[in-house]
Amino acid sequence: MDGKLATEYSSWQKLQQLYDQQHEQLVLKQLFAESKSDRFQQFSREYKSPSSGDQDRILLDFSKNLITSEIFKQLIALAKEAKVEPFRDAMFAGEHINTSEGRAVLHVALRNVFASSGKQFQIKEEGADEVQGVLDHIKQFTNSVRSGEWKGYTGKAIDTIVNIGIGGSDLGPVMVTEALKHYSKRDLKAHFVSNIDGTDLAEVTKQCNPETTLFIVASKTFTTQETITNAESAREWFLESAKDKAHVAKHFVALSTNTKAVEAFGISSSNMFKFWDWVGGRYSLWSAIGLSIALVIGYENFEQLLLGAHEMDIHFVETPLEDNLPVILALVGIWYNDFYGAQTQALLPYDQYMHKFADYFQQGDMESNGKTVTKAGQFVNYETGPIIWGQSGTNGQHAFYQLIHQGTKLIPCDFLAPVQTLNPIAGGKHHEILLSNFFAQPEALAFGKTEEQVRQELGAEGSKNEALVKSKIFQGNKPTNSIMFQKLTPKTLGSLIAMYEHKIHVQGAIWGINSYDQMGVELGKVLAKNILAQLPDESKVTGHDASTTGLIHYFQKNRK
Ligand SMILES: O=P(O)(O)OC[C@H]1O[C@H](O)[C@@H](O)[C@@H](O)[C@@H]1O
Repeated sequence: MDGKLATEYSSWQKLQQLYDQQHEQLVLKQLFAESKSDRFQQFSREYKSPSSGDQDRILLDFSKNLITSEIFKQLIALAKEAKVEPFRDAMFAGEHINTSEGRAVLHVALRNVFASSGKQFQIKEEGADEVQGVLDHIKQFTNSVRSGEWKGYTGKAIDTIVNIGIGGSDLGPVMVTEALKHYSKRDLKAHFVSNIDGTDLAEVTKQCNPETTLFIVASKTFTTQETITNAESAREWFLESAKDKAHVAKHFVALSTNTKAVEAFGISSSNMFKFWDWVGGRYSLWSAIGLSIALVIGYENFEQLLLGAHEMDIHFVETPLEDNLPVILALVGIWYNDFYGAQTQALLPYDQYMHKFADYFQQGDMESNGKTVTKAGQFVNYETGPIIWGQSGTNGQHAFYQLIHQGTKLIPCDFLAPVQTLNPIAGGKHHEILLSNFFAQPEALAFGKTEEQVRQELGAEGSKNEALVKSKIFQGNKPTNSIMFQKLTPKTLGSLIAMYEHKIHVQGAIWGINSYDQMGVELGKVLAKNILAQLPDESKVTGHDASTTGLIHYFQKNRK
């Protein structure tokens, strides 16, 4: 992180040599055989919440990775050489590490509100001292809506909330309200409208009663075309029934950094929940953007989510690199991404509540680290951010695991699962089956099935079919992390999210890129604006290539 390309670090070069010399001998079966049971001891770490200990603990087993202690040491040396620690401290101190936009990166300040946790970071940045005030506003508003005290324009309590937002103003609230559904107020329905496709809003309003619906317009900039258009159409839909514009105040609130635009929309500043430009969209669920989360799960649970994240922040700052969960995940990820040439990384939570976890981190990781230029302005000569994807287990097993097991691509996977389920139905049978799959899949991926085993199974007769024998071989040696947490509590979820946030931070630091801007989303937006103005009239369609012109003309000819 001092203007160097990652390939210039001597530790990187050493890792390249280790890879070149050793990767053919890095076979999990042998690595485990050589180290006996020590390998689990050697390559697993347990994190415990300082405030609730065993209740909220996370085990990271990274022993099923293609690493040795020499490689692990060298990866740690890379983190040191890339100055991961001072860069981390710079973020927590409020330095403007988002250099292209000249901003601090302080989602950690949003959860730095627990004097009793034993540690508060000293963060000096404009607005950092306003965090508690906004949380108080969220608390008071949340309590008044959930208790029924907040009334709609006909005097009825709110029973439905609709969050209108996109990207970071949608994905976090969606993921967390799903993940913490167990803790939700069941008689308060929550919908999320993100897509500009009118279908999204239309299908939601069909399920809403204007007298009892609260719209939450969530947009950091309050200029995002999709969100503002959806909010305007929602207001129109609402006014068809409410008639009087004065009623908007009871049914529309805004979450934003842009007070002027919120007021211009017709939402009074008393119904606005503020945040600051140092909160990146994809790191904003901890801010006012989390209002829908607080409404669904209650303020106390929202606070626990923040506490869990804050405690992971403390772990990230205070734990030596070799025991530091986000750092380990980041380094192991770099080993595959940059030396093995893996293109993707799968997130596979064996917890149905977490079915949106991978979707959430698609933005979290890919918008952060999908970059080609370093902060010093050089093009990288190595791979940066991985493609993130995944689905909840066991659904993924029946959809795409075939390719992970026997396809031609290397796909490092993170398996996540709770020790205890929140729904121990049928005497806990479901959870035992779920977890047996959670244990079996990484085992199968790592150790596979040999030709000898297949032949033995098929017998002499069956083994004559060579193609069949080959098709049943599992090469194995596919790397995985296994992450077990005690139970999906708000606090543990906060810790897990923060763990992956910091993993992304560490990887960005090593690659020397700015993980906190998102220039790559701009070009398409500008072009769409230009095209929108040309859509009414065929003769206006100019300045495009033949394909784009042809497509627009096709639409214009056939739209009626
Ligand atoms: O909250 P906003 O300002 O509406 O932005 C919504 C989204 O817009 C763009 O796609 C990006 O900048 C995202 O990071 C952001 O989350």
